[in-house]
Amino acid sequence: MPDASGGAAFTALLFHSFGGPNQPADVRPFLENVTRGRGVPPERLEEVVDHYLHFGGVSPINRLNLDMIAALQAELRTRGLDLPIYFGNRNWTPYVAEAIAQLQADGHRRALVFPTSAWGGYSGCRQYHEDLAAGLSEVPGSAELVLRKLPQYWDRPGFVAAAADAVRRAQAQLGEGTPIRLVFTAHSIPIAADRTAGPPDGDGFLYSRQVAAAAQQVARELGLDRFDLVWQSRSGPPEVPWLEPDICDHLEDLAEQGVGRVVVCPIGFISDHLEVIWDLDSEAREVAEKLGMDYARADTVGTDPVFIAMIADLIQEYHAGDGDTQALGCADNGSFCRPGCCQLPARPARSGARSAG
Ligand SMILES: CC1=C(CCC(=O)O)c2cc3nc(cc4[nH]c(cc5[nH]c(cc1n2)c(C)c5CCC(=O)O)c(CCC(=O)O)c4C)C(CCC(=O)O)=C3C
Ligand SMILES: [Fe+2]
Repeated sequence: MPDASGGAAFTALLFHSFGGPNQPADVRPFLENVTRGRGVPPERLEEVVDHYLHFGGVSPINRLNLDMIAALQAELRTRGLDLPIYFGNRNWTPYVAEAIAQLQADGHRRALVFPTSAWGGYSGCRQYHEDLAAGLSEVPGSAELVLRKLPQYWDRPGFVAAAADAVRRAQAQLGEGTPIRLVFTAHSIPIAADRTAGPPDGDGFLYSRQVAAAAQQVARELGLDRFDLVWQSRSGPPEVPWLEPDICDHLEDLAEQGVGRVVVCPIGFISDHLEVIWDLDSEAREVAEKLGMDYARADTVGTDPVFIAMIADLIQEYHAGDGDTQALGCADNGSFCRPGCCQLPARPARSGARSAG
């Protein structure tokens, strides 16, 4: 029922993700989209090109998102929720503007938006809002649309339970033996970006605090009081501080401390995209092998029915037009959930870089 706080029911869902290349020719233009204006050093970019080419120039992210969409569509149907799902990405086709144009052409005026990032912060949240606003601006006549982004969901019990279950399966792979150290990882970001993450009147560091709290909740569910939190996939120039320690450095430290068995849980990602399979299944696994450690990587939550049910619950909370629109991350049409939220900090000039002037 329409009301001042929420409005009418939503009739479609936009599944909003990062995007990734589907073939070798996509790799460079995709990376240009991701890094435009972001100060990623060219030598880092060349390394990442090689990571993608190592996997045939195809990221699994698009296929895995389509699997999640199919599972979610089925779950919504069993709940009697008839919301067709549209797929749109920030950095590669199908772009979010294509999805918006399509849902509009199909007669939808109000759609919920599910982002594949669970987190706050510039990269995890605000950039998705900005991408929605940019997508809307490309679609003629879209001023009549309401696209409501669902809130951050890192603390939802279904996410935590699915991640805990994945850790249990990874522990089982290693079998009985000496104690296993549980190591959580998430995408590193510049510390300056973490500092500005969250509402401007808050304490900052929203992203790293959310990741730490999610890790804590998963560990608690597993009955573990000891776990580590580390970071992966750093891409900035070396002189710019990013969240540390890096997963590979941390494995070295653990080996020195006598830890012989680790389970790595990529809590920072909801599906196995390229940075998970390269950084964790190739690089970190190799480091662990070299150190003589037993190593298992927990699955991402992906199509785990418990996680899919969590997404469906979130949609159900919001689909009639109610739901907490003040929740962090929730906003319409690419506006921000708080004014000045999760600002992108000014990038320090790269020392040794040629001056632009
Ligand atoms: C917080 C965060 C998430 C989690 C939230 C979310 O899920 O959105 C995430 C996810 C992802 N990041 C991804 C890929 C990349 N991220 C890059 C670069 C960067 N990520 C950053 C942060 C994050 N990234 C940052 C601060 C940069 C530096 C440039 C900048 O300041 O923006 C680069 C450039 C090259 C490089 O340097 O690695 C690539 C290729 C893929 C898709 C992989 C695939 O194709 O399967 C996914 C899901
Ligand atoms: Fe990234």
